[in-house]
Amino acid sequence: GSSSTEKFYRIPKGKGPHSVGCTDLMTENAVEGSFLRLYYPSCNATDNEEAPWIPDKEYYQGLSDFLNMYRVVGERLFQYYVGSVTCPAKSNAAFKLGEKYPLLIFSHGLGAFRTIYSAICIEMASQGFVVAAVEHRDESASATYYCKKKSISEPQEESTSGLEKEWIYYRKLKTGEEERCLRHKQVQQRAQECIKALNLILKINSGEEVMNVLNSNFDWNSVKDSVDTSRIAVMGHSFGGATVIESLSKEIRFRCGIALDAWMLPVGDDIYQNSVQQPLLFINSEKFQWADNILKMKKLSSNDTNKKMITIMGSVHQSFPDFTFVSGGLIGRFFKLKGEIDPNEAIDISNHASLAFLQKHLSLKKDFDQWDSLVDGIGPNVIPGTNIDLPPAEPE
Ligand SMILES: CCN(CC)CCN(C[C@]12C[C@](c3ccc(C(F)(F)F)cc3)(C1)C2)C(=O)Cn1c(SCc2ccc(F)cc2)nc(=O)c2c1C=CC2
Repeated sequence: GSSSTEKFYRIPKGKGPHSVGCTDLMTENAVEGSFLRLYYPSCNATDNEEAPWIPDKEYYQGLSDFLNMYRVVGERLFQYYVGSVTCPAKSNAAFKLGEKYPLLIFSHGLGAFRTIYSAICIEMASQGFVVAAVEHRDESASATYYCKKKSISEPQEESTSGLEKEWIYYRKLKTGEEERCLRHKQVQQRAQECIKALNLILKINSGEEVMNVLNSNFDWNSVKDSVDTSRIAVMGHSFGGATVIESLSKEIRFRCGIALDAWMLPVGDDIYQNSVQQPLLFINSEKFQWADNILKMKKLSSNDTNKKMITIMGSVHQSFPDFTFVSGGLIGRFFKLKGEIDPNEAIDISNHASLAFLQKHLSLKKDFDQWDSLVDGIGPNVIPGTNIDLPPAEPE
């Protein structure tokens, strides 16, 4: 819709030199397959439509479950308020050839899914990255699906786009179930799904034919030889931050990682035995931090100059996902989707610090070093480390 409010509450466009396209890829007719949304530098495709931000109503149902709302209420509320929101990337726009782009794998948080971190993914793509935002099938997403094999016997109703979608919803913790145990199992599956996505993109880059079970008219062959296979990083929010740490410890081809408001509970104890050798940047919000969580981050970073931590003052946990942009001031503050800082300012600090860190550790030849001071916690609304007072460190 074109009502003024929607325009006012918009997901910010990429600020880099490239136009951005996006397309969805699902391999295999099974839950074990990969499912990701690819954001990429595109040719300036004026006639392509902007991509739908939340593409299926089942995501609204999943969100309602996750937020302990009644489905009938939640589905209609979401449909009414955000049903027409698009993300500022062109659906299936032609891939921009001629350059090899570094690759970013992005991992979503608990109760989220692949499309709701588009402000971050689109900015990175506009700056010259190929970004694969994976959708996890560990039952931590509000909703996700895979396409069942089309049995030739069943008459395919014309109504569906020929796809039989099998939905998997958010799995709540059972009473008496130990959260740490469930989350630790899930973070290992999540890391495997990030590594699988990495291998899938590399396979496509090498020119191998890949079968996309989603019928989109994106030409995957155009991605051939366009990924810089030596410049690969992993990024994620909250549970996705824990997934970054797990993925780095399992896959050395991830040359560095960026954890946005990492949730450290799912991270196993073995990680602290120097299992993460690669550079890692923790970007924290001011509000989503508590001693135990921070102490685990510090334990991971102990005496390692390549592990950095900054806090964005005035920001909240929801300053990283897109809801911070599409919610009005009232709802935004009520649900703590916005902090005191303007959402666009917060995401700019996060994205600029990320770009500077990636330039340094992927040896990029860009001008992202202009934001190096942010990685040291120097600049407006940012501090080095954390702002919570910690109990005195244990004597060595
Ligand atoms: C009551 C549910 N209870 C479940 C355990 C806690 C719910 N909760 C706090 C919430 C998510 C909140 C939210 C979102 C979105 C709207 C909306 F209205 F805008 F859609 C409203 C209200 C409710 C803020 C979190 O889980 C926070 N969190 C998140 S939030 C990721 C997310 C999910 C869905 C989104 F649409 C946007 C962002 N990702 C994590 O990895 C971790 C945590 C905590 C530890 C690890």
